[in-house]
Amino acid sequence: MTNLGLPDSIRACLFDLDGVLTRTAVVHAAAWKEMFDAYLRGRDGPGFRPFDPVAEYDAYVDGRPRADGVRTFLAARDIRLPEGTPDDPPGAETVNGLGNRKNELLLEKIRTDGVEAYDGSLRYLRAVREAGLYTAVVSSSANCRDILASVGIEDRFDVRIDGIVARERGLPGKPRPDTFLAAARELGVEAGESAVFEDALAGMDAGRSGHFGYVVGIDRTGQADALRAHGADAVVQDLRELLEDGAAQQARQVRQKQQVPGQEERP
Ligand SMILES: O=P(O)(O)OC[C@H]1O[C@@H](O)[C@H](O)[C@@H](O)[C@@H]1O
Repeated sequence: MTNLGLPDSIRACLFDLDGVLTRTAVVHAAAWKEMFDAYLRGRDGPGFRPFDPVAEYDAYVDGRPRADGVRTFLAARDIRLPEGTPDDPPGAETVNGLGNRKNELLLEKIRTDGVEAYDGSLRYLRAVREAGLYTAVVSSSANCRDILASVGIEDRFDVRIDGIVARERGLPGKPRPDTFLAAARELGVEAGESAVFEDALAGMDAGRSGHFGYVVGIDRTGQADALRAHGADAVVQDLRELLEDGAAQQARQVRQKQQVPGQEERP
């Protein structure tokens, strides 16, 4: 293991954005809830079943491209809407219309509350770059570039595959592995030499089915078991923990090297 807490074979780190680098997963979840609840209330009346921002968000929306999130959640409730077109007015009863309304709400929330990056993630990113590994951001969000710019880290990635790039290239989104694989290919490394950093179950599935060298689950919401069940090799609450594990591991290796033959290494 390296001092980054990763297998020695890893040459590239592929980071998800929302919930991994920035505190924006909760903002997305809140915008989705507001939009879906307004839609369901209009459709089913005051007795409507509200969108569950934890269970339904994690299972059907988190990590997926915007339109896939709309479609997957509605399908789980046995609702089918026409696709519409990308310029449908926000709130129109189409997949695109509901997605556009959610985006309007998301941008309003971001304008009001701003965006913050996780300190531990910034430290980890710095350490990765100092160690000479490649970095990529791989996000389903079409707002990825603006969010990175708003926290001043858009230049810290060798490659960016986001919702806009994926649409331009016709890449299917998470849980399919294609966006992560495209990032690895662009960096000139094998999937097996790349580590995926994800907080969403759909992202874990992408990491597993793409056969990446290491998949780190970041548990911001108490879903460590689910992250493991979806293929995480390691689960941390903050990326700072990987630096601490890496440092401890290296100290152990140094002690082992200095050990007098025959003496036992203490745990
Ligand atoms: O609507 P956007 O900004 O293009 O983002 C798409 C998706 O991006 C993912 O990163 C988020 O986990 C989802 O909640 C979000 O819906």
